[in-house]
Amino acid sequence: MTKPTEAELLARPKVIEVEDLVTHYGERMILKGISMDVREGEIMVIMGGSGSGKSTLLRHLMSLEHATSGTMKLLGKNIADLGLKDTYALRRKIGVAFQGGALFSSMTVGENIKLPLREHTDLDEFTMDIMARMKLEVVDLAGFEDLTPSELSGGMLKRAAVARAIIMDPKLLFFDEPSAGLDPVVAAQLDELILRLRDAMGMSIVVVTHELDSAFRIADRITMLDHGHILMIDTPEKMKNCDNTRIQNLLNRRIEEEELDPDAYLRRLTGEDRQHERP
Ligand SMILES: Nc1ncnc2c1ncn2[C@@H]1O[C@H](COP(=O)(O)OP(=O)(O)OP(=O)(O)O)[C@@H](O)[C@H]1O
Repeated sequence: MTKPTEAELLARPKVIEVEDLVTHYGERMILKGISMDVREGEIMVIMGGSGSGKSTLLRHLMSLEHATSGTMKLLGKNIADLGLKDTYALRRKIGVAFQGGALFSSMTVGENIKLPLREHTDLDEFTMDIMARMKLEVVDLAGFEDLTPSELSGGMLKRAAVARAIIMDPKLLFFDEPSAGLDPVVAAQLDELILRLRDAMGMSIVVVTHELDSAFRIADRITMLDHGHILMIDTPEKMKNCDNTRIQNLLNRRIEEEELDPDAYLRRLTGEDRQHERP
């Protein structure tokens, strides 16, 4: 399956819709008025410099945190209108594959994958086993259900975590730095898997990544964050060819060199960082 054109994509319903989202950690404003959407069957990649707010935005998109202001609709539901029960019901339609994979080392791969089924369904053991095997097949780990996580390689662990994230057949899937710590070949395999989940299972997928190659391989659109603002939301091709210097710096990874932590800058101005050098 080929990537949808931009026009095709924008004709689809929105599975996530964020309007003017503002968030704080304590007094400090982190997201400064974010508006974006994710369309059905889209792979949206969130990029930006270190500390730009990518993980914070991801946690809000997963409805794990409360915003200071703004609105967010997830799968057509306005998050602010939902009670606890409806919020939990909504979260069951969401799959999450986080950085470390976070499989329990004391359980087999199969047991790990069945955990969400145990928690959220009354299915019998036999049915759960079949479902776990089906999902292991999707991630190319058929036959590995009886191994423990310590017996898997880094790439296999990530794929097992994906199997667990999709066990409930989520409509929406979130990845935080999926290829962190993987060598390029294994990272490319994981990208293939992400594309396959979208194409074969029709999932909408949101990925936070630092990896430019990966972003360009999988993204239908990229949201580029900068210091809590949205700098640009566009297709990888348009982003690559745009003449915005800041975007080009971010894409060329020059960001880390020019990035300045505001607290560190203040300490430098006041000389606080050199106080220990004084006699
Ligand atoms: N729990 C927290 N409490 C206070 N400040 C936080 C917390 N989490 C993040 N921050 C701050 O919020 C800002 C955005 O952090 P966030 O982790 O969302 O950025 P990021 O773009 O994901 O960064 P990175 O690429 O380094 O992971 C940073 O300045 C960070 O120091």
